[in-house]
Amino acid sequence: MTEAITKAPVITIDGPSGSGKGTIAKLLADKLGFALLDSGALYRLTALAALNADVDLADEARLADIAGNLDIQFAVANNEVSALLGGKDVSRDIRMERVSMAASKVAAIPAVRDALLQRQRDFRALPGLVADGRDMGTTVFPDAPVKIFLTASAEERARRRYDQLQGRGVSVSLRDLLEDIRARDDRDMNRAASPLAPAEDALVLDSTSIDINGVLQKVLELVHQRIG
Ligand SMILES: Nc1ncnc2c1ncn2[C@@H]1O[C@H](COP(=O)(O)OP(=O)(O)O)[C@@H](O)[C@H]1O
Ligand SMILES: Nc1ccn([C@H]2C[C@H](O)[C@@H](COP(=O)(O)OP(=O)(O)O)O2)c(=O)n1
Repeated sequence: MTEAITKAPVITIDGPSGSGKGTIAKLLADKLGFALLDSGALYRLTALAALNADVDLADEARLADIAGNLDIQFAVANNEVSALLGGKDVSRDIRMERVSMAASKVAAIPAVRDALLQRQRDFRALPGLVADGRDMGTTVFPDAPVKIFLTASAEERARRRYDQLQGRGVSVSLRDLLEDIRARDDRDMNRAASPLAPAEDALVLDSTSIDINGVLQKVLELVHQRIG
């Protein structure tokens, strides 16, 4: 890796499901002309590949092997990023609730996390990277100059996810979504390997009652302070 690439600035956005990480990361990357890493998509693609191959979600060695050998690509068209697995567009499939739940399970396996670590770091390139996930600021890019930890109440996050799924024509119950969110929060925060937690030097932003533009402005303030 060249010196210049090593120094490309990274903005990390971590937080629980539905806190707005993906939305803010995309707006920020567009505004700054930075590359974008949706690290959750890597865990989701690992989970989908495992489900497709009928792999037991307790078989850690096979899951790590799948994570280490994922045949994936990210393609950008009409300002939307699609995820391809084995050449097939699976952008919708990886957002299904059963894949979300499986992703949270495979993400708790240290060997899976290790297998995906370098792939995530390889996204770092000039002029900079916006990386969203759970451990971007703590484990993957600990030297990032800007770290945000975005949160919101579980009820608000479930409501946002409900509206998002309704908008896509997917019918779900708000109560089930809230239960799923709580189960995933619990697993993501309490696992031993890179648990969901703010980095010591992260700005913690509670977006429960701040709209998307309000959050973006706060994040941009910090970006301008730290990296100009
Ligand atoms: N501050 C906010 N206020 C209201 N809705 C929001 C806010 N941030 C995000 N959303 C909406 O909530 C949903 C989930 O956001 P998303 O960015 O996918 O969250 P995450 O990536 O953290 O899971 C999206 O429909 C998004 O438009
Ligand atoms: N850096 C990351 C990113 C995601 N994960 C795990 C935790 C989540 O339950 C799944 C899916 O993450 P994703 O960010 O796509 O999920 P949400 O959009 O926030 O619902 O992967 C992780 O452990 N570490």
